[in-house]
Amino acid sequence: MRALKLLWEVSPGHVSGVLAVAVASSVLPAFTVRLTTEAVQGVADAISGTGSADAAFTAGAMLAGLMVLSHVLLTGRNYLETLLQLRMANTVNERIMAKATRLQLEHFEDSTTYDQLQRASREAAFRPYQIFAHLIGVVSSAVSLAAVSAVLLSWDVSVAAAIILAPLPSMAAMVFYSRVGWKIENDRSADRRRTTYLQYLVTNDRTFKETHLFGLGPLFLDRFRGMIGEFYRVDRSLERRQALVSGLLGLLSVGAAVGAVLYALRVTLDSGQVGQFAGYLTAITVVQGSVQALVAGLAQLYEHNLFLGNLFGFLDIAERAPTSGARPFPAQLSKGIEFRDVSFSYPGTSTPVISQLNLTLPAGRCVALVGQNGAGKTTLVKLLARFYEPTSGQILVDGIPLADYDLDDLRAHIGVIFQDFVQYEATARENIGFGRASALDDTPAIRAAASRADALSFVEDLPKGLDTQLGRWFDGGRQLSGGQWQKVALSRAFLRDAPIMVLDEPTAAIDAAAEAEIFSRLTELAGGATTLMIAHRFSTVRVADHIVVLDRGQVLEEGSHSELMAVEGMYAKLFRLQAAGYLDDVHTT
Ligand SMILES: Nc1ncnc2c1ncn2[C@@H]1O[C@H](COP(=O)(O)OP(=O)(O)OP(=O)(O)O)[C@@H](O)[C@H]1O
Repeated sequence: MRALKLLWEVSPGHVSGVLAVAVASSVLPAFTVRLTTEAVQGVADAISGTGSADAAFTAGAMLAGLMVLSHVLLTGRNYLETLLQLRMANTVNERIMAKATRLQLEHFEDSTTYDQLQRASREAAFRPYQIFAHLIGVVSSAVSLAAVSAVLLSWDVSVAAAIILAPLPSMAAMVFYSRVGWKIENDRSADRRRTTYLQYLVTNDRTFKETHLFGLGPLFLDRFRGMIGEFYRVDRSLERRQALVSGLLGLLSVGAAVGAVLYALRVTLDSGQVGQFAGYLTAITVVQGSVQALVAGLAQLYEHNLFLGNLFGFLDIAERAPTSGARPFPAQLSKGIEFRDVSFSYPGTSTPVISQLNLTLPAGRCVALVGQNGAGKTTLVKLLARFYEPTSGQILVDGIPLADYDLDDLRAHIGVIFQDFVQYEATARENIGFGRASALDDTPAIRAAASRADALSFVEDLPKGLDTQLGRWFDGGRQLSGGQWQKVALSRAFLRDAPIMVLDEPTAAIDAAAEAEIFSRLTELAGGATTLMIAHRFSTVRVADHIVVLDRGQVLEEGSHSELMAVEGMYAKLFRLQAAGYLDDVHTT
């Protein structure tokens, strides 16, 4: 029902058109039986001299008319069906994408979602339409059956019953195997994703260098072959069993039809009514065909329904959007951000990644967060953007809990560059403008943001300037260097002009001169924003007003660079370690 509702929503006009044509075509076979009977009997009467040839010609002409009509209806139906199918596939894909945009980060950090997505998108685009098509098939077969079996029933009830009931065992087998096939496909969704991932690894520029240098192509290809080979073996065994069982059971309906023909032969020899014999033969063929189509259609409907369950399963994933407050987010912070006793464990895990953390980011200042890999730095950013909620404790902005602010407004007021920032295969203008989509056409603002991140000069040197396509995936694209991409991402963050800036390893790929230039002017560049900067390079960290050392989700020490050096703790140790590396270099050159 849900699939049909979806189909109706997509295009009521096309659905009604297809239905009307289908109903019209399904009553035609009954006329064919009737006219065939009349035509053959007319011919027999004309030959034996008991009637005129006119009756035969009239019936023949009407049969010809029926054929033309049936052809016209079929063409019209194909046309309408194709359009409906296209619209349906578009709608389903669009709904899957729309749903994905409403899911939370935690969904995409969980493999179950990927399995559901894989199951939904693999079959979903064509299944709803197939449900409709098979439903029409089932209805029109049922109508044809009802109309034509009246002829058979009036003739002999037991023969009609045998023809109608004989295909049922093979239908039961089809339903059974549909379910087995569906279960096999669902159970392998993780493996299917693995094959897609292996394909991805060998088919794009981002993985090319490493996979080729490490000679991984043959290994991945072997794994891919192994997996699809295994899929094939399992599918073949299923198809074999299915063909054997339904083939054997199908013999029952062949037997019933043969019996009916022999019976009709016997009866006609006694009655001498040749026309009736022709009518019976047509009726037997139509009834047998309709029953088989009905049975196969019902089994298919069952299978489509199972697969559609996957689509609806995905569309029904609880979205768990964090509750949004009503308070507008301040354009400029007056007090700052405070993490108060914040603890957090990722969903499905019990180990706290953040433990009773207390941390203040004063308004308009730049706080640097340092700490070993896995200390919880990026996790703090995810909490600040409300991608996750703290397990306990609170995050306050200007003294007000984060959850009280309007969620979209909160996110609109955070300018961010993530460690794994996105390289959009789009123009330079879009790459920067996506930071504030409303400013996509605001060239002066985009240029200003690019200039703040030291990206303007190389962007201007591109063949079409800001309108040059970046990356190599689309026509005319220009590839940037790693550091240039990072500068573009930094421009995107600057374009936002947000009261909170989050810079997670913002200059990891940027050359030393540009980095020094950016950081010497960071306060000016951040435009008075409250800035949280995550960095491993201490040259970067030094410029911060306040430095916080995070260790296993807790603040280990904090203060200014000189204060932290004075306490001779972890910061001082790490700083000296890095500095010594640089000094060694100085001595050797
Ligand atoms: N989605 C997740 N589910 C479960 N655990 C996670 C998830 N994301 C991160 N973690 C774990 O949380 C801990 C903190 O990770 P986080 O990314 O915050 O570290 P980080 O300090 O930013 O590290 P790095 O310096 O390497 O970027 C790590 O132990 C990591 O394995």
